[in-house]
Amino acid sequence: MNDHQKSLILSSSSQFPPPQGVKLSYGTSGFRADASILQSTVFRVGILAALRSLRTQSVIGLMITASHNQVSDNGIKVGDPSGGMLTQDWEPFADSIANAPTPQELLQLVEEFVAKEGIRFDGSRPAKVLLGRDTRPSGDSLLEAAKQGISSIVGASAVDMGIVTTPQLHWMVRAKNKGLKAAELDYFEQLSSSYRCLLDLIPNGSKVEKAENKLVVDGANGVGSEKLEGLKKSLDGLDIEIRNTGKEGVLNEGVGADFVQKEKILPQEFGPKDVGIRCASLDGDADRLVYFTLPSESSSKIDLVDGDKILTLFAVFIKEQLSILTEGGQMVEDGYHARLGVIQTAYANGASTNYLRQLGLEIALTPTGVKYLHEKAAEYDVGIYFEANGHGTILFSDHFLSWLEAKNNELASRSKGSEQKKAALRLLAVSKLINQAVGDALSGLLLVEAILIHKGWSICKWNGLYQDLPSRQLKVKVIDRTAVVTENAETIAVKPPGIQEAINAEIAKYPCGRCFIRPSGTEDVVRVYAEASTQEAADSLANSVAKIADQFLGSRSSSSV
Ligand SMILES: CC(=O)N[C@H]1[C@@H](OP(=O)(O)O)O[C@H](CO)[C@@H](O)[C@@H]1O
Ligand SMILES: [Mg+2]
Repeated sequence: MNDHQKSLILSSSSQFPPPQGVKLSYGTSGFRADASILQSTVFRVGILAALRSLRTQSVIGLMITASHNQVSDNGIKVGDPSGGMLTQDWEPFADSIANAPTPQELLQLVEEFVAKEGIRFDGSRPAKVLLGRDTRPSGDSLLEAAKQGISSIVGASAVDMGIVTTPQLHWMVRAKNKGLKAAELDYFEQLSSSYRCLLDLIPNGSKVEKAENKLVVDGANGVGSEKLEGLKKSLDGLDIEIRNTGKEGVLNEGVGADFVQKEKILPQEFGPKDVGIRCASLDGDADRLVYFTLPSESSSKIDLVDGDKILTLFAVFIKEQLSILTEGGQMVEDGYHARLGVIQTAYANGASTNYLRQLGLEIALTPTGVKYLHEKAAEYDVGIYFEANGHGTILFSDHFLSWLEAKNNELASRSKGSEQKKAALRLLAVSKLINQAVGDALSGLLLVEAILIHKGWSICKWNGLYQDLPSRQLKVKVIDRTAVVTENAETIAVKPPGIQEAINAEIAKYPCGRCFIRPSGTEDVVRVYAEASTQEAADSLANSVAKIADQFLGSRSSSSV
């Protein structure tokens, strides 16, 4: 680093003093806090993004969003060249620069890190960062802070992609680095053409009538509703009504995927008139998707169709297509067997895991957080991952896609291959429709819709694939949540000593009981999750384990999620 570069960092960072007395952490999904204290953090993450671009010699993404949090919060996360999350190796650097108290200390940390990573400032390929933000009012000024951070690195450029969904920005970064067209219209075009392709491949046209037509979407008063409008324009015949578009209501307030999944009641603007209608909710930055339906006019309690059910629907469809392609699972001539895996976390409802196991699927469990699920899914030819809260996608390996293309060409020359050819074309269309960078509510929604039409299923038929086990989540405010250390994908607490034995003794009292605790990565709480054969039993198990957490960790109070 030359003197000019050093003085540029010193002078620009002096305009962004860090907040006093706050310790920020990159967390499960980037930095998140009240927007009023984030200027300095966003500025510094701008520097990090430019350095990451130099290190990888690729385009990097920066998204300003706090997802499903309240509107006064905001946050920032980095998208790596593949379109995925920032590599975990760089998170400690993100933490240390966010908390450096002075420009001098910040510069020192940057210099040390640049030396350690061997980052070169020779100007051969200057840094390039794509910026996106959600609809929060604080987004504009934080965007300016990010731009200042990026331009503190000599030669670096920031490209403002405007207000976009988080998955759109990740998609754009991925497309840019692959040398593909990466504008918003290209995103819409890829999603709509692959959706149409799936509909064209529906085996029996008459089935289309069997699924109810109308879909009503709760846009969480966020960016997803505007983008879904954009997508609708390129899709004739998709009957979608969008509510909670943000023109009146408040972002995430009584609306959106997080609210619907946690509260299991209707969001704002939905009511008795919606009985039996297929409904979906997006979250504030449109990377989560859940479906729901209202079974009766007399209550606002919904039947939730969560991320586990979306995963199950996708798994059933993909498995079916793979089976057609490989002639009922028999070994095909070229001897290639695609490895299909489904990835869940401990929050997946036990009934979903049982159902997937009965289908003969390989199931892997990872800790909470998309960065872990995504990494695991990438180990398979086709890896389907979902968190129960509706964040997930399907990853296709390059090797599998090349094999599919070859298979497709080979089948084109054989008349008997028509069913197989359709299966190959469907899988290729899914790989283009479903976001390969990160979970995406809009592409997920189109895939759900296409599969329901393909199978002629109503939302009730889909929801009836299996019955969720009653569950309960609680938050416990303890003195130090980091005192809880877990293993086995967070299903066992190994610290503090003795706590797991106490939890096990409680679980043993309940038929079909399952329960675990873990420290949250986004809030200062320990989370308790319990499942049992009745709702009363699940509630009681969760409450008993919350008390155990209090006893072992020192309580600040507990609340239902
Ligand atoms: C139980 C739960 O829903 N946890 C959420 C929540 O993480 P915690 O580490 O549990 O706070 O936020 C994460 C980021 O959005 C999301 O990936 C995760 O699924
Ligand atoms: Mg989100």
